Amino acid sequence: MTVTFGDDAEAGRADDAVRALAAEGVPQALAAGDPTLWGEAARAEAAIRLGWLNLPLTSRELLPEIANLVEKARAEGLDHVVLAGMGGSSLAPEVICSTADVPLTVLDTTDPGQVRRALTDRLDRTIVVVASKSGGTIETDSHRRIYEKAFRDAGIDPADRIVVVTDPGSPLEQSAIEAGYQVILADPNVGGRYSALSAFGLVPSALAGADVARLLDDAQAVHDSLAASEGNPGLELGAALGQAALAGRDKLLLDDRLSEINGLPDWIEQLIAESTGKDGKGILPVVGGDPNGAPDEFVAGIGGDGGVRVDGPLGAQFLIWEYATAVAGRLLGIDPFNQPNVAESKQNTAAILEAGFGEEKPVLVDGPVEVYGAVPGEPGDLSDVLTGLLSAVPDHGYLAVLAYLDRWAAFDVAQPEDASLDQLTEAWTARDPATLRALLSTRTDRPVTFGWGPRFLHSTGQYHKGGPQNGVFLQITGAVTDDVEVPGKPYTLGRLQLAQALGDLGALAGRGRPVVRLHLTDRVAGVAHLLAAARIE
Ligand SMILES: O=P(O)(O)OC[C@H]1O[C@H](O)[C@H](O)[C@@H](O)[C@@H]1O
Repeated sequence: MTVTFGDDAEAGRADDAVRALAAEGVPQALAAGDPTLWGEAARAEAAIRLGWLNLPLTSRELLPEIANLVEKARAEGLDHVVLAGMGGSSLAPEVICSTADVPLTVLDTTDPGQVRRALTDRLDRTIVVVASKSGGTIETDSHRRIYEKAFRDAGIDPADRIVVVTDPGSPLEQSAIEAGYQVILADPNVGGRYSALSAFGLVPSALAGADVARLLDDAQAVHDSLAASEGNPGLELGAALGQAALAGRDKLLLDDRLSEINGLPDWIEQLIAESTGKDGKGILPVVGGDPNGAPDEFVAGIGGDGGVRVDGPLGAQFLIWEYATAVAGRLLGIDPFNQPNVAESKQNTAAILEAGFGEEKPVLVDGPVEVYGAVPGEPGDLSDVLTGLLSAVPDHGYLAVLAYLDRWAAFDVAQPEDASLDQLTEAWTARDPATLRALLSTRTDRPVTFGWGPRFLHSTGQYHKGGPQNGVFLQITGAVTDDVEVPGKPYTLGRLQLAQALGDLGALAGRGRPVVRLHLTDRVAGVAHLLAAARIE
């Protein structure tokens, strides 16, 4: 595992920060699990949140139980692995499985179309991992209910197909035991976003076919360096991130294009945004953006060049980024283990589901796109709305696109059998809402981020509400044509998804941030129209 720097000046600044941290005894204290490193206010939380430091060793206890589970699933022909989990309970397995090139269906959405696609795929061969540390997350609870009913309707006993990963004593542990599900308990002294090497990362990944013992071996190889003042990659990375942010370079571009690890930036995004984005401070991770030399940009290359370059296998990357985040948190003077602003949107959503949706008139309708909210400027059409939002981004600010849509819908459209990869990519890109990020970022020197809702609510959502208040927000919602009931609840997935969007909108607007919602009355035509409008300056 190595951390290297783009030039001598960068290396010198990081080295100064490393020396200062070493002089304070930070690496030894952190490796020993000292909860006082982030100040008195953070002490109680830190005291029960540092178990991740030793997961490369302690998680080995889980391997026999996991091996039995995998063997049983294989023997029963269960080869479609579905993981229901939000944020830290699914982001690591997504990277692990993508990197190992083994299929895993991740459900971290309330989009009815996306859930229905999973539900109608090989139910007879499906095993579902329901992963929730707290056991109370509404999305994961909904997925569990939906799969229980689907299994029962198909004459399958859910107890044969549902495996639960949760913390000891959670309400989910209790209900799972009552339902007869296999339960694997996670280490309660590890927070969600630091849980990659715990049962949350390992159980679904092993079921999908990844080599999780290897992951622990790779992490263990760097474990010995965690107390060192020199030759400690986590300390070097944390010092670099922290000192860059303190010097105003607080937009962290994560570039993994040359890496053999697939999708690590999405995991790092949650770790850094949720850990540092609070008290008006924080580091904004930018996934998929091109560096443009803006003064507030700092590039981290995973297996490629950047202000800082991080090379090493996935298991070691997890541990080193976690350690670096804890170090950067100390430098920034924040508590890297809490998420004080995540609950607000959840409460707003619950209130909307309870009270119902009010009537709101669009300020503008442009073809299949309705526009809601206080649009900057005097827009005549959708293109003006986008231009207005871009010009509302302040110096040092950013634009966040937040799409409460089906992440995989762009891939649904049939393509000619002889289409080349280039043609396929072009066709997908033309239908993918995420293309909006790239289109808008060519029109501004400010970072443009993209998040799928409600997935991002458990990631960058904390930063948007708790970090520096310089974001401008573009929400996208879509009409639901084929909704999914949530058994035992008065809402459908479609209603929950819209309530989540409006709940977060309320939280953002309540902070005085510009936020506009685009509602696609026809999703396919709406995305095409939106991408076309983004191309017009
Ligand atoms: O695992 P759960 O308790 O269901 O939590 C899932 C996610 O929920 C919240 O949004 C937290 O902020 C995340 O850090 C966490 O990973």
